[in-house]
Amino acid sequence: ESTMATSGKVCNTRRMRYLSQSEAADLDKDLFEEYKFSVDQLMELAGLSVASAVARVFPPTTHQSALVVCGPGNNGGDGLVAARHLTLFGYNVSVYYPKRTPKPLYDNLLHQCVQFGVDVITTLPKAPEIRNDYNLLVDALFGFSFKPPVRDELKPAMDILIDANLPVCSVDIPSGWNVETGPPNVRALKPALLISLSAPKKCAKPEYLENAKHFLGGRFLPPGIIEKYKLILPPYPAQDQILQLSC
Ligand SMILES: NC(=O)C1=CN([C@@H]2O[C@H](COP(=O)(O)OP(=O)(O)OC[C@H]3O[C@@H](n4cnc5c(N)ncnc54)[C@H](O)[C@@H]3O)[C@@H](O)[C@H]2O)[C@H](O)CC1
Ligand SMILES: [K+]
Repeated sequence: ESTMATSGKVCNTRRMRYLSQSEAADLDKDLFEEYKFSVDQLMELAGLSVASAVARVFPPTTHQSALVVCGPGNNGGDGLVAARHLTLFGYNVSVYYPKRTPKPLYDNLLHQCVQFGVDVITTLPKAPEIRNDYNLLVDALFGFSFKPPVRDELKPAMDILIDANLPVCSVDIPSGWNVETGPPNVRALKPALLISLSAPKKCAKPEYLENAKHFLGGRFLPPGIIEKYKLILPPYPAQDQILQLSC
């Protein structure tokens, strides 16, 4: 149970409800089907909140160069959006996006990254040398649709997040973790920061996060969804896109 202060306010996460994997998928489906949001709309807000939390915890003055590791689904799309916003916040940004989903949404996000000066890399540096090139990693590999184990084609991306010995900022789910039961017993990624999107999933309980900072982002839930899923979320401060849940 954690109680902490942010912007002079105390946020108590004791009563917070954590979603199961199927609830997270149902909630997502409702946003698109019942509420008529487009993926682009929500992804933009999700990615902006990711970049905001990264900059709050690891500002570009101390962590100039960021590598965003993007997976094939919407979690990877959030990463592509975050990469673009990170350039606007003053970072040098690279993206590693090994398995590209051929859809206009992702093509356009990647195109925008390039236009904003993001370096799209196709070969990963080795684990020891990666620390010469980057100060932090953004983990946008897998989100709430991940089913273990990691398939071979994405193992190098998973491995670098674990082996780099750089602070890792995980988008929605720490990649490789079970969405409900948390870190695997062996070779678990240990994020420095987790940004839960819209509502935290069960793997984001304080008992699994150890010393990671935990933020909530994706400030777009309609009241009907909060009611339907019986969400108990602390209020966002003022106009902020992010809310710190624990230190
Ligand atoms: N409701 C919200 O708050 C929103 C969240 N967003 C983000 O969307 C992801 C969930 O996206 P989805 O496309 O459903 O799935 P993932 O990105 O988690 O991954 C699917 C992708 O990964 C492949 N995959 C699954 N398991 C494995 C494995 N073991 N090995 C290799 N590859 C695997 C699968 O084949 C797919 O290609 C959520 O977490 C948020 O980050 C939206 O952006 C906005 C609304
Ligand atoms: K992730």
